[in-house]
Amino acid sequence: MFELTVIVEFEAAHRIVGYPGKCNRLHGHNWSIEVSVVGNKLNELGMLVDFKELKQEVNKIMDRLDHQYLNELPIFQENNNPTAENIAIYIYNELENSPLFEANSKVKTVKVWESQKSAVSYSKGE
Ligand SMILES: Nc1nc2c(c(=O)[nH]1)N=C([C@H](O)[C@H](O)COP(=O)(O)OP(=O)(O)OP(=O)(O)O)CN2
Ligand SMILES: [Zn+2]
Repeated sequence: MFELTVIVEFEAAHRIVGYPGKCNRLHGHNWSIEVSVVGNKLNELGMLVDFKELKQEVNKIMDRLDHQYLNELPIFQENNNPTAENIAIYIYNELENSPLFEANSKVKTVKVWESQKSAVSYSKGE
C-alpha cells in the first residue's frame, strides 16, 4: 500500500461562536492542510497520484476558504462553527468526490493544522 501526502495552506479569519474564551472573538490563522491518499496500483508513470494534480484539487477547495471570514460562508452556518474539525470534514467530503479518485486511490486522512502546535485529523472508517 502506498500513502502519499501533500500540504497546502490558506489564511482566513473566524470565530468560535459560543466558545467560553478568546476564540469567541474574531481572529485569524494560517491553516496548513495535510491530505493523505492511499492505494496499491501505480499508473504507467509509476505514480499513485501526481502530487501536482492532487495539490491542484486541494487548492480548488482552498480557494473557497482563502482570505475569507469563514463564519460568513454558507457551509459554516446553522451551528456549524468553523472549527478545525468542521474544516477537516468539509475538505474531506469535497475531495473524496473528485474525479481524481475514481481509479486506483482514495482519500485517507485530512489533517488541519490550526497552528504549529494544534491539529485535527479526520478520516472515514472502512
Ligand atoms: N478542538 C478544537 N479546539 C479548539 C479549536 C478547534 O478548532 N478545535 N479552535 C480554537 C480557536 O480557533 C483558537 O484560535 C485556538 O486556540 P488556542 O490554541 O487556545 O489559541 P492560541 O493559538 O492562542 O494558543 P495559546 O496556547 O493560547 O497561545 C480553540 N480550540
Ligand atoms: Zn481560531
